[in-house]
Amino acid sequence: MKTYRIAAIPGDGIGQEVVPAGQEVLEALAAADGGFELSFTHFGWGGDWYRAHGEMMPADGLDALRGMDAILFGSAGDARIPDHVTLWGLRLKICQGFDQYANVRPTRILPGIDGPLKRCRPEDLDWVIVRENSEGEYAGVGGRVHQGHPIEAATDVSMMTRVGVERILRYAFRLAQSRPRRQLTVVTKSNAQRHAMVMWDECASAIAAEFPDVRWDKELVDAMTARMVNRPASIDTVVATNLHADILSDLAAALAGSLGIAPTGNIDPERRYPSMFEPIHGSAFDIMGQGLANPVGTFWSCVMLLEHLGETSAAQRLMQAIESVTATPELHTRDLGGTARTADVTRAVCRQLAAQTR
Ligand SMILES: NC(=O)C1=CN([C@@H]2O[C@H](COP(=O)(O)OP(=O)(O)OC[C@H]3O[C@@H](n4cnc5c(N)ncnc54)[C@H](O)[C@@H]3O)[C@@H](O)[C@H]2O)C=CC1
Ligand SMILES: CC(=O)C(=O)O
Ligand SMILES: [K+]
Ligand SMILES: [Mn+2]
Repeated sequence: MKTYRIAAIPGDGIGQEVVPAGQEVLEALAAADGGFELSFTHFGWGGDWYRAHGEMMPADGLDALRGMDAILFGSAGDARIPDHVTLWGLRLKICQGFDQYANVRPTRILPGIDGPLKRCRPEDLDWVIVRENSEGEYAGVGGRVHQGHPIEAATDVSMMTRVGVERILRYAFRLAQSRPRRQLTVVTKSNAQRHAMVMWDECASAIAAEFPDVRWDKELVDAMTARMVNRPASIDTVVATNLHADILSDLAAALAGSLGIAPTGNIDPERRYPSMFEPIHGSAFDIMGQGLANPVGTFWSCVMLLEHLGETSAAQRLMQAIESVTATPELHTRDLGGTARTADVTRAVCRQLAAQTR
């Protein structure tokens, strides 16, 4: 029987609550399925590791992950350590180290969820946002001089390479092509940013020619926020820069009901390295340690993990179990207006998985 090696990296904050929940659900699924086994390795990296060792993960930590089939991640972010230290020391170290250049963020209004848009029916909002995940505004290029002096200067240089832009556009066109509506919106800001964003637009036109069966359009990022709210049904697949898609995807999650529901995959499409799956949210300092975190974003990320491994039917079964649980208002956590706790939702999904096979 096939055994998949999964690295579990809960990280910080509610990551330490939702990743164990995700592992529990995946183990229940593997037990119910019987067709594959999962072998988890736990990595206690993050803020506590930083306090003990002076770094978020070991310098050679990527070597320990290299042989894994996939990574299940929680969050990097500790209230007592600067956010840029935690993010760069853990999540971005893995994303960049493994060149996981495609960040894929599906959004739907799941059954039973009451979205905040009064004119948006569930069938109107079914999007996948593809975020460039290796360069752009988060390339890490820049510097800071004369700190604390009046002449202090600082830059974060957005770096776009043709290779980086073309590969993410091609990935997004291919993904759009695989979806029923075969429709892609390319988001930029090529009116105000007149160099790299213009290159994006030019690359998009060129790559579109490779996908004659995909309908595509362009939208400036500011207008895109309004379109997401006012005309959600006009959107299907979206591709945008690292920063733009980071912001648009939190908006998308909120429009679909909660940040706690939304999943993501940090994908290496060429499969040179393990890909990493995580909820899109962060450490949620305001609710951490209280058992209030919604684990659905992590469970949905587990669905993406299974799809990536090629376990399509197991992925479908898990998604069905998640949807039957979201359809039950008593099983909504506080972010959805309910009173259920992380453990209640986890138990319900596990029960549902066990019931499916009977
Ligand atoms: N991928 C990662 O590792 C990410 C890390 N972060 C880090 O997390 C820390 C906190 O960041 P914030 O900007 O506050 O974003 P956040 O996503 O942690 O929280 C924003 C709001 O959403 C709520 N929320 C998030 N996930 C939830 C869930 N599963 N269930 C219920 N409510 C949920 C929180 O309670 C909070 O009110 C920072 O250190 C940040 O850098 C933030 C986003 C992603
Ligand atoms: C860091 C962050 O906000 C994200 O990965 O979405
Ligand atoms: K996360
Ligand atoms: Mn984000």
